[in-house]
Amino acid sequence: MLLRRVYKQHRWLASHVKFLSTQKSSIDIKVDNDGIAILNLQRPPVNSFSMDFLKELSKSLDFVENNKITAMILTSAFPRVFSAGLDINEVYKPDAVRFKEFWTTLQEVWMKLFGARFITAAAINGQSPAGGCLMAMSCEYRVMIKGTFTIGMNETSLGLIAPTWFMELVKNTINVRDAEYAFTTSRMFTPEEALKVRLIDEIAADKDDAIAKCKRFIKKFDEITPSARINTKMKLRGPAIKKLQNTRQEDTEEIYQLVIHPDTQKVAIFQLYSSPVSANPAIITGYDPMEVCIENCAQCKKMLGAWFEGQLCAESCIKYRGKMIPDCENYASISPFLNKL
Ligand SMILES: CC/C=C\C/C=C\C/C=C\CC/C=C/CC(=O)SCCNC(=O)CCNC(=O)[C@H](O)C(C)(C)COP(=O)(O)OP(=O)(O)OC[C@H]1O[C@@H](n2cnc3c(N)ncnc32)[C@H](O)[C@@H]1OP(=O)(O)O
Repeated sequence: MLLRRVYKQHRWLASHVKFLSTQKSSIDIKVDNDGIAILNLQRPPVNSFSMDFLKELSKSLDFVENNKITAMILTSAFPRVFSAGLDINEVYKPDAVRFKEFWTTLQEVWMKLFGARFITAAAINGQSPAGGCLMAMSCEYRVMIKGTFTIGMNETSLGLIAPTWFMELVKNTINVRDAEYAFTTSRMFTPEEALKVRLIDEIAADKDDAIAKCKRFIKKFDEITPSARINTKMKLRGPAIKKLQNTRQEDTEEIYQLVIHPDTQKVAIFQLYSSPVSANPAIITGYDPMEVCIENCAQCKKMLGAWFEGQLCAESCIKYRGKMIPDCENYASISPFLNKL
């Protein structure tokens, strides 16, 4: 066996991992008997990337790297969502300084994951739009579980243009025609469709099967000289990382300008209270009353929390085109959306 596993370190790792998981972490790390780290993403409700979550992901990747763990599998602790991508709260009415720090953190995490010296695989056990898709695509191998889940790049439906480095990654994974079609139309792929265009490598019956299939991929490297594997990966992936390193500021400025555009902001507030992957972005037509209506729904949700059905409220704004604007202090206007009376 050419690949040196890290059995000796397991006792220490086990105690260290236990320590990490007592910190109310959003990522649970377990190192199995084969020396493979399983990173279970568990940030409720949908593993969306907030600044803190990205920083935690960054630390988790450092943990894997620094402990010379040979391979890592990314998966979700939730039964229906792998990751919903960027946290819409980071995108809605962003503070310029914070947003730029957020995006810089995202770039760093991407470079760390994409350029990891250890083997990376994703067991995609649920919905995986936009940033969720990028995270999976940055791994070396992807197994998605069958079901009604989709994966894809829905950025244009949000008024966003995916960063160049993400486009390059997709273009280098599936063919250019499929990439162009998928990006421009915000196409979401079922597992079968994703397999057909090679967005994913395998389909699994369930999460355990997905992890087992990822492990089977990782096992292949038992027969490969570690330094040959690592250097080959670095030669293939290095240029894309270098390219981003040289253009980080422009990339950040470009995405910030896109995010603060009024059209993107309208979609962002709608996103907070609906299920956008299945929504038709064409209904977000930009009428001011509807925008005010949805913003009020957002405010009531913030004030009333679990008592208030934010999604129902936003849907009703869309249905009635903003003709019945809720006022959080007017009981009659919000009673249809109160659920614990
Ligand atoms: C490799 C690098 C490492 C990391 C990279 C990370 C990111 C890279 C990113 C970026 C580069 C490319 C740019 C990407 C742009 C984006 O990612 S924008 C975000 C796009 N995301 C979406 O469009 C998904 C939106 N969500 C959904 O479609 C559905 O919620 C989902 C299918 C995920 C789940 O559906 P369902 O199970 O029915 O749940 P709900 O819709 O009811 O949602 C449950 C609660 O979760 C809240 N929520 C959903 N998505 C987000 C989100 N993105 N941010 C914050 N919160 C979200 C939703 O509001 C519900 O909350 P509530 O219960 O009502 O309080």
